[in-house]
Amino acid sequence: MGRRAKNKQGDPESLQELSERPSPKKLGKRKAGINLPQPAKKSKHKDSPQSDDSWNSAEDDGSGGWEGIQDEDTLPAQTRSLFQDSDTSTGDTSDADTDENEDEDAPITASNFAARSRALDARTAREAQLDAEELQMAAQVDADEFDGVEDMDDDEEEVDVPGTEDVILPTAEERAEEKRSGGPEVHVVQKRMRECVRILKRWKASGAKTGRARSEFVEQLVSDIASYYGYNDFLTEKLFQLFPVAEALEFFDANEVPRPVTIRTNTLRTRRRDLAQALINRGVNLEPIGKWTNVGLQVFESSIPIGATPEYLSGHYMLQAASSFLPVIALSPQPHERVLDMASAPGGKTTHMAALMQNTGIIFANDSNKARTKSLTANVHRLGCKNVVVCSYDGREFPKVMGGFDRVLLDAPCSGTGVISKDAGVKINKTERDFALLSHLQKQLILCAIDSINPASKTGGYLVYSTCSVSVDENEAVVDYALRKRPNAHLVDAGLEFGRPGFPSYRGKSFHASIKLTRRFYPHVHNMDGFFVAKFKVTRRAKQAKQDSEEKNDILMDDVAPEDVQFDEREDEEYIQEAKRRRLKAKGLRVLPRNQARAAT
Ligand SMILES: C[S@@+](CC[C@H](N)C(=O)[O-])C[C@H]1O[C@@H](n2cnc3c(N)ncnc32)[C@H](O)[C@@H]1O
Repeated sequence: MGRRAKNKQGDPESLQELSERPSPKKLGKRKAGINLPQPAKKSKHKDSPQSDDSWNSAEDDGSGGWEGIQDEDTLPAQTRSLFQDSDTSTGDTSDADTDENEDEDAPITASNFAARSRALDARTAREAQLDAEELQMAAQVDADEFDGVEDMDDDEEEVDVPGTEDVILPTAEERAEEKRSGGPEVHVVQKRMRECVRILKRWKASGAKTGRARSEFVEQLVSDIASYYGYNDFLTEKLFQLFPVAEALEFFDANEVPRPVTIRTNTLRTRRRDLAQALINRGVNLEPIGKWTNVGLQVFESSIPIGATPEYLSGHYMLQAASSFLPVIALSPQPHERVLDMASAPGGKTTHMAALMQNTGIIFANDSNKARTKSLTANVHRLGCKNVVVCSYDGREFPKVMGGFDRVLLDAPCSGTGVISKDAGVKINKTERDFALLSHLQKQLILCAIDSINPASKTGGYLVYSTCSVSVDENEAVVDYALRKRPNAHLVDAGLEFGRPGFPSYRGKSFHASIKLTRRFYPHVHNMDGFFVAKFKVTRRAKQAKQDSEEKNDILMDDVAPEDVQFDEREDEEYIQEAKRRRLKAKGLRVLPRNQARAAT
């Protein structure tokens, strides 16, 4: 929990909650019983992907959506209404009134589910509104100061900053003393953070009136964020710098709230509507995630553990964060292709790819961590993926191990700054050195990933690079490095409907102009884990292309078709033997010198 400030009851409080957000704990109580995410909160950000009309979804695969999956007339009535009801978005009031009168104590059934869900949402929203008003009064905050400000740093409006004369910025010594004594009272920190934000967002207009330097307010705010949310100072500053001042607070706040529980339908075993119906029958409250995916479902409530249903055990779905769908959607592997998942355990994305490839072609699911390949293998079996080969090499050994892939996914090892709500340890255990080491490893891996692609692939030639981190050194800096080192690779549109463009420049460093084609996803904007996705198209190297065309002219050789790019079995054998040697040595066993071993075979 770090040094996070506490309120009188010892509960962590959110600054945003004070001004606008219902406490997740309260929501949890209202929606009885289980491990609950918030129902997708309507984001005030326009690029939020969670759309209320996803029930109406025409789907995104061009195959006709629900209608393409199953004739709606063959569906049970309640499932039909679940997947077609357009009133959920328009808030039809007559319906809402009826929903309110639903017997709350009656068990949830498929027939009353939709109405109960709407009633709960309506009541939650109303209570949240009341809570917010009460809290606002108690804290004597003018919440309007915080709401709806897009880029507060650039606000040029000539507005007086109320109460600037009251702002007390402690000296560096006083701050150190505060820290030593376990941090100031939570209400002191909250008030100070609010005041710093209010002043900073109008700095150009009236900062001078404070008689203090802007950097003093920034320093104080960063220090208070660190103590309030329990981050180390280094990471607080690193994350703070990614956003305008007030948005940074939204980001830190969002990391305190769990993301929605989501599942991905395994289309190798079932269809989404059939899965939804089966889970509804078991008392699960769910709905499609959004129009951008035709396999995702968001689970609001369940009377049974969602990771232990018969459907789960028989591989009808994968418990998977919505953000994890994105790299695979971007990669878009095709049936019959040869694909490498370079860092694949525990296999969420591998199994998604297997489904998109309809169990054809071949996926090499690699992970350097042998122990983690066990859960990968288990998932591959549970989900019925028959086109997957699991292997365990350091990704940097590719393409020597094997190459010539139509597509490669590099879901790189990263700092996890996008998934702090799942792993709060990141707040305190990530140092500057970690980011430097990770960035270095990612740069090595991405070059190997590019070199593993067959540039002559007739159907592909693509690499997707992704991380669950929001830091620039693990994302734009890595992509920029790859573009500079491999002129035969260039960025293409990732084909994702939402997400913010990558940073074209950051803290004085400019990146390749095409970096805007990469996509960033944030918890406070998209209500999903922080994520980064970049898609490359790999072509032949200029030198290689020249050589190829010369050879072609000389011997009139045809272009090598992707199917013709075969393994060199002898070369594979060498690698297998070498890996065996290393494993034996790691176990402390004696191995024959290489030349003797070769002679023996
Ligand atoms: C973000 S996780 C992958 C998650 C996976 N793609 C999924 O969807 O389930 C990163 C993985 O990279 C693996 N890894 C770390 N260093 C590696 C390396 N040098 N080569 C290959 N894999 C590596 C880790 O063991 C970890 O499983």
